[in-house]
Amino acid sequence: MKGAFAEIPYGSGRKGLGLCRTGIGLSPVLAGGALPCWELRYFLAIAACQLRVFGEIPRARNILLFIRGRDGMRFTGTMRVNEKGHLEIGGVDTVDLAREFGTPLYILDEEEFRKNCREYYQNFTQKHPGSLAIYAGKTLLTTAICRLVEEEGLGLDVVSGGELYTAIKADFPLHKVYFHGNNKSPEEIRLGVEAGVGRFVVDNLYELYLLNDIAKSYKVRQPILLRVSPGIEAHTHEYIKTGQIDSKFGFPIETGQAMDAAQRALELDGIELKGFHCHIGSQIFELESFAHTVEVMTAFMAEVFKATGFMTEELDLGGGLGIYYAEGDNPPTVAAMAETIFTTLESQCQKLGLKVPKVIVEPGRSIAGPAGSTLYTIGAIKDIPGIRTYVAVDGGMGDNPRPALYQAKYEAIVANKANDQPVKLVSIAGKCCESGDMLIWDIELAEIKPGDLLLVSNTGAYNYSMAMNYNRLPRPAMVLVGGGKAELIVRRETYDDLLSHDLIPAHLKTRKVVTMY
Ligand SMILES: Cc1ncc(COP(=O)(O)O)c(C=O)c1O
Ligand SMILES: N[C@@H](CCCC[NH3+])C(=O)O
Repeated sequence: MKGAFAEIPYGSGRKGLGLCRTGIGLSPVLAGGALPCWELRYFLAIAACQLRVFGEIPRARNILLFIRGRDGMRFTGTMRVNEKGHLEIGGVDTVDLAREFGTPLYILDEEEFRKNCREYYQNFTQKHPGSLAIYAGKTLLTTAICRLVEEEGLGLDVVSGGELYTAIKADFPLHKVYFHGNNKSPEEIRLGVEAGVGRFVVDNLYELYLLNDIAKSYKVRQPILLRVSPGIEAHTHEYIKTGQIDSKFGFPIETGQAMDAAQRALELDGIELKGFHCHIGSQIFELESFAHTVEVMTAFMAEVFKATGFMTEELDLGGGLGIYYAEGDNPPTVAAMAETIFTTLESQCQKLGLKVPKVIVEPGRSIAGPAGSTLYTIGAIKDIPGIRTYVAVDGGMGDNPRPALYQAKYEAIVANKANDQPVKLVSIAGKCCESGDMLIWDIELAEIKPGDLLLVSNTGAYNYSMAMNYNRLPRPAMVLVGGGKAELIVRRETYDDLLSHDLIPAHLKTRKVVTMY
């Protein structure tokens, strides 16, 4: 063994301090949980630093993780542990769910989803009549979800013909649909105009003129918002920022292109300019980002008024409120977000001599995220001594590409042993042929064996909607749970579904004998 310290034996179950095998330095053998006394934390931090110097990175990492401690998975929504020690969601035992519907399985907690919709309805529409929360369908959309959103009084933000078609098929009130997208095709625009969507959110000049022509051909005047990019750098992952100037979305304010677009829009007779839209990014925790956005947007609205006499009727501020995924995430409430937005808006409008516009927000993650979880069956467990224990599940990046795309963090629990203490530090691997297919690095779990069930929490947002068939893995089913009942809202894909789009050209239909040369 190189270096000064032995590895900390996770899961040994022993507490206290012991001598390491090299005899150089002390090897603490506390198992699980945060360390209680600061002296020991300090001692271990120094140990970790020394190991880094000696190049023993995995061991240093283990020590640092150990100092920080883990407290298992934070429960969301209706999760609870039943008398059998199984995790229950919506009053349904997850072990029964696995038996009946198989795994991997997306589970949607109806009560939590509705509660999150209601937070927005109450803090926006009810408190500030005229304002509207529209659920961002890109987060998680199915026909059943359209029904929930409609029943809770929200509108819908769609971003493609496919999402719009889902809303049409679910009989969603189309005047409450906002049609987004930075490259809508002529067919998509026609579908939207024919359906009578409430608003088009126009992203660029090509779309502006195309929409104008199409609307005129239908003899309608299509209400629109113009998407502008306010030049705000949200503090979030690079790939989910959208409000900065160098962005594929919207007309930048700073370059004068947003003003130019507004002037052009006001001259066209196939469209009716109602106001402006912006969205600075997703998984945002700082309320100041929303306040700053309102300041930038109202300043722009005042400039537009000065230049054209157009008084903005509607201001759409996009979505973006973050959620808890793992330790360290500390999202503000919807009420605090609304308070920040309206206080800033009212004072800015007063200062700038503007009429207070109707506010629209487009929450996605903060509604669907905490309402969803994914249930897997544990298969292979591979222990690489002194390095890492890989626990493989029957899904992975195919059903949840977020860790691979954004280094997203998740928490998990052994669902059939939900009362058992975490004793072992492991990493959760998916089953795709891809080294980056890791769902969770370094998590403490209860003692596990193949066949146990692992539930990953907070997977409601951007999991099912971003799922794929890489390695020809069928996508999972989704069940809606509540009141002790589980109902299928997306059926599991079959192997035949995977083949359903394959075609064999005529010249390959008759099998030829392969000659070996
Ligand atoms: C235009 C727009 N609106 C709304 C959303 C939903 O954002 P979130 O899921 O962070 O609430 C997004 C996604 O980032 C978006 O791009
Ligand atoms: N897909 C991203 C969010 C981007 C949303 C669209 N602008 C995520 O999973 O975090």
